[in-house]
Amino acid sequence: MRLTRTRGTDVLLVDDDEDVLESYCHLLNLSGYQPRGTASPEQALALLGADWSGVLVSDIYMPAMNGLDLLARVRQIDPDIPVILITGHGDIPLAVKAVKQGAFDFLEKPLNPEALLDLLARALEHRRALLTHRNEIQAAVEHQLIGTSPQLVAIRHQLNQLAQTDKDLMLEGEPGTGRHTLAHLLHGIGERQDQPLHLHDCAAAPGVEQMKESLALSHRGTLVLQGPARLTPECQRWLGGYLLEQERKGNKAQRTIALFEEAPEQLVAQQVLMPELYYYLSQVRIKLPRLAERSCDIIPLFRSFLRQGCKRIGRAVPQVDRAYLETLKRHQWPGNIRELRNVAELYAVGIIKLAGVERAMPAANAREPLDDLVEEYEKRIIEDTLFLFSGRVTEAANYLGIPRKKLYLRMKKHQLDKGLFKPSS
Ligand SMILES: Nc1ncnc2c1ncn2[C@@H]1O[C@H](COP(=O)(O)OP(=O)(O)OP(=O)(O)O)[C@@H](O)[C@H]1O
Repeated sequence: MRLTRTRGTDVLLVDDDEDVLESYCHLLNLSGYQPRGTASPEQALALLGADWSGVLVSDIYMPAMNGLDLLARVRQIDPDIPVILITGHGDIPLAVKAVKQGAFDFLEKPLNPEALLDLLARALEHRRALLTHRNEIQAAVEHQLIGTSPQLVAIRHQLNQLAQTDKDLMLEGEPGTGRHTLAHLLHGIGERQDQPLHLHDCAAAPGVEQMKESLALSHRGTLVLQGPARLTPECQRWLGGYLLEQERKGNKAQRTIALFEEAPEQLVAQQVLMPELYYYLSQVRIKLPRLAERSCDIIPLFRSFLRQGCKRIGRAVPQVDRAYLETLKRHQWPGNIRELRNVAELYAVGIIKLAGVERAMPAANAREPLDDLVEEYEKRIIEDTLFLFSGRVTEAANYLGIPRKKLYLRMKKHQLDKGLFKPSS
C-alpha cells in the first residue's frame, strides 16, 4: 500500500502487517473515514505536518520502530496530533506508559471495531477543536500586532506558542514598545481570558500585603507586575517563593507577567532586583525592540493609527506625502509606538508633527490678516491637542512643549474649557 500525502486523509494507520492494515482501512472506509495505511513508521512521519487535522493509529510492536518511539517523533512534529496506540492483550503497564508519554489513548488487541470508531470520533473532534482554537489565536495576534519586521514576526510566533501554555514570563522593553499590549493580548487569547487581568503598580504598592491583595484580585486570571524591581526586597523574596511553589504545584492560581523597562540583569547587578525573583521570571522572556530598531514597521503602524484616528472622528483618511513618510522613518522615536500613535492621531485631526518644523495642512483660505490666521491656527492646535488627550492639560502641555501655565493662559485667551474635551461618561 503506497502513500503519497496526507491531504484528504483523516486517519493514518501504521502496522507492519499489511493484512491488518487492509482490514482496518476497509472498516474505516465503510464508516465514512478517509484512511491511509503504511507499514513504514518512517513513511508515516514523512507525511505528517503540524497543521494536519487527522489522527494517527499505530501498533505498539513493530520491528522497524516501536510505537512509543513513533509517538515521541510525532510529538516533535506537533505535540497535539492525537496518537492512538494498539497494545497486546493485557499489556496495561505499557499502555499506561504510552498515555503518560502523550498518547491520546490506547486499544487492546484483538480490536473491538466499535471501540476503535468511538475513540477515533473523539480524537478527531479534539484535534479539530484544537486547530480551530490555534487559528483563532493566530488571527488575533496578526490583527492586533502590526508589523512585518523579523523581530515582530518572532514575537508573534513566541506569543502563539505561549498562548497554549500557562507559563509565567517577563516582557522587557522601553516604555511605549508594546509591553502592556502584549500582556493584554496574551491574556485575551489564553485559557484565562474570561477571568480578570489585574495590573499591579509595584512602585505604588511595594509591600507583601499589597501584593497579596493583587494576587486575590487576579485569582484565576492574569497578574501584570509593572516594574517588579520596585517591590521591597522582602516582597520580592516572598513573591519568588510563592511563584515557584505555584509552579511546582501545577494548576496555578494566576498567570504572572512581569514588565521591565530596564535590563533585568542590570537590576540584579545593582541589587534592586532579587536574584530568586529574577531567575524564576527569566525562564520565559520576550524582549521588545525599540521602534527605531524595526524601522520597516513604522509606516504600516502610522497608516493603521491614522486610519483608526480618522475613523474615530469621522474624517476621510488624508493623503500622506512621501517626504513626510521618509521623515517618519528617520525619526528616532524615543517614545516608541506610543509616540508614533500620538503623531498619527494628530495628523488625523490636521496637525503635522515631525516635519522639521511643525506645519498645518495647506490653509484653505489665506485672505484673512496674518494675525487672525495665526490666532485661529493656535486655537485649532490647542483644541486638537486637548481633544487628543481628552482634556488632560498636563499631557497636552507636554505634547505641545510648553509649560502647563502657559497652556492655561492660551486656553483662557481662546475661551477653551478643558471640561468640553473630557469623554462623556
Ligand atoms: N505591534 C503593535 N501593533 C499595533 N499597535 C501597537 C503595537 N505595539 C504597541 N501598540 C500600541 O502602542 C501604544 C503603546 O503600547 P503599550 O502601552 O503596550 O506600550 P508599553 O510598552 O506598555 O508602554 P507604556 O508603559 O508607556 O504603556 C498602544 O497604543 C498600543 O496599542
